[in-house]
Amino acid sequence: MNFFLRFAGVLKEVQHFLAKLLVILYSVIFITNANSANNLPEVRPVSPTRAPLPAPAIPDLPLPANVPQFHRPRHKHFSLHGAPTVAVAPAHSPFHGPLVTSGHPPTSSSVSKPSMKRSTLVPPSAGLANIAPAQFSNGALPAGLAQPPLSPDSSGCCKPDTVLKRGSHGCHCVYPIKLDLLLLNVSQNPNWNLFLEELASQLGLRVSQIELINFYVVSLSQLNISMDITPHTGISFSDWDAAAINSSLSTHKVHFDSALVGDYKLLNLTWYEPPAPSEAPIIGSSPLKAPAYQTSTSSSFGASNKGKHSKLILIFGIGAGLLVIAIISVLIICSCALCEGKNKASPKETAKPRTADAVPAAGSLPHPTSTRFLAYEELKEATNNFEPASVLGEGGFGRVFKGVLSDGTAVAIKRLTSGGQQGDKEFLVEVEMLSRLHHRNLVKLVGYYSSRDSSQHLLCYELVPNGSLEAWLHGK
Ligand SMILES: Nc1ncnc2c1ncn2[C@@H]1O[C@H](COP(=O)(O)OP(=O)(O)OP(=O)(O)O)[C@@H](O)[C@H]1O
Repeated sequence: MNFFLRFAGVLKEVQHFLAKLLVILYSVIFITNANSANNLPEVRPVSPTRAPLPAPAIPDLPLPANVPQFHRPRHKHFSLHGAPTVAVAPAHSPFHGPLVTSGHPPTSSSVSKPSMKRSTLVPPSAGLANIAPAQFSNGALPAGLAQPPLSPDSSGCCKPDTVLKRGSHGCHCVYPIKLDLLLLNVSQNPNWNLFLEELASQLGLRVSQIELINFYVVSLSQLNISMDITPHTGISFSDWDAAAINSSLSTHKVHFDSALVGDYKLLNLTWYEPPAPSEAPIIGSSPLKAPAYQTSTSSSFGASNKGKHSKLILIFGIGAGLLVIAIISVLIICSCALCEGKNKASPKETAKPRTADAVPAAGSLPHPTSTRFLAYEELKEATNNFEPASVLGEGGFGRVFKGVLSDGTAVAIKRLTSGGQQGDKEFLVEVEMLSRLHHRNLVKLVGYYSSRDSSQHLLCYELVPNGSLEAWLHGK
């Protein structure tokens, strides 16, 4: 019974273990899927996802004023507000115009060289009149509004998605973070160098890392500016750095001197990074024909799918391995429990001879452990070889002899007549019973002798002196 209870306990533990294993497995699958879906670091505390404004579709508007976005074109597109986004990687030279965040692919005009020629762009829809660009050309800037210092055009030596690193020698191209900000309440004659310094210092960057590549006049005091932020070291920003910049801007941790800019809105943030090592571009190589954007994207998605598959295979492999380990553990635990049960059952079996059912078929009978087993020779000696002179009386089962054991104990030895195999059994039961009974009015059993071979069964009691009660009452 105990064994089965223990076995049930083991099964319960195994069940718990398997349940935990499944939970862990599901967690791993969930986390991996989540990571592959986002591929972003944890730093996104107050993401624009919580922006109350919905993301409208803005046809042909280069820089929609109310749609902050955070793209990661080389990987899964990531939109913090969940709005449908389009990869906005410039399909041509990285010094092309501002990024387009609508559902339309970049048009030829939108990827034109940064300049005030942007006045040729299509005006925004009527629904966006509040941010409708004033369509200023270079020569039609509002009076007194200073033009931001745009970076000069590069030679176009860089591959798509990369920009020339400022201050570098030769054609040193890096993967930038492209940033579009809507500046509000811009002062009439802002010190753009100071603006860049403030922006850089609050984003933890150097001024040399930020390049203004385009601006777009929205109204007298509002400017859309596009800038490239290049990594100080390496060829691209890490997940952490990109998320930190995005977080700082989207949560308005960056504050400008009100004498320069009153406020700002993060319109778009696109983070570029190199493709997988197998398809890594050779930075600084001679200009090659830029591949079509779609091709680039689809290949990166192919790699992403491949990575996903390998992750899934890895997860299932780990799961299967854990399952096998769990099954083996269960088997080991069960076999151990069985062994333990058998070992514990053995002593019980050895104790069985105390009961009537446990009498062996041949040889000497097992001795009850509750009383002494006396040697036949000793009993024989004690009764002087069972001489008739030592007979005390005779009962229903045989004669009773008076004797003295080797240790001097006076005893009455009852010699039973043989009762066959059944008699052996009954005798042993009797011995077991008698040896356990203790009362002042009961004669104490000193020991016994039993042999199936010789069919000898003897009980040895302590001697009650002075003869029998019957003799005293009725005389001999
Ligand atoms: N421990 C003893 N000390 C002294 N005499 C004993 C003792 N046991 C038995 N006797 C004597 O042996 C006689 C026979 O005893 P035994 O127990 O064999 O038979 P019983 O009790 O008389 O009858 P039954 O066999 O039906 O039980 C008794 O009458 C008694 O005189």
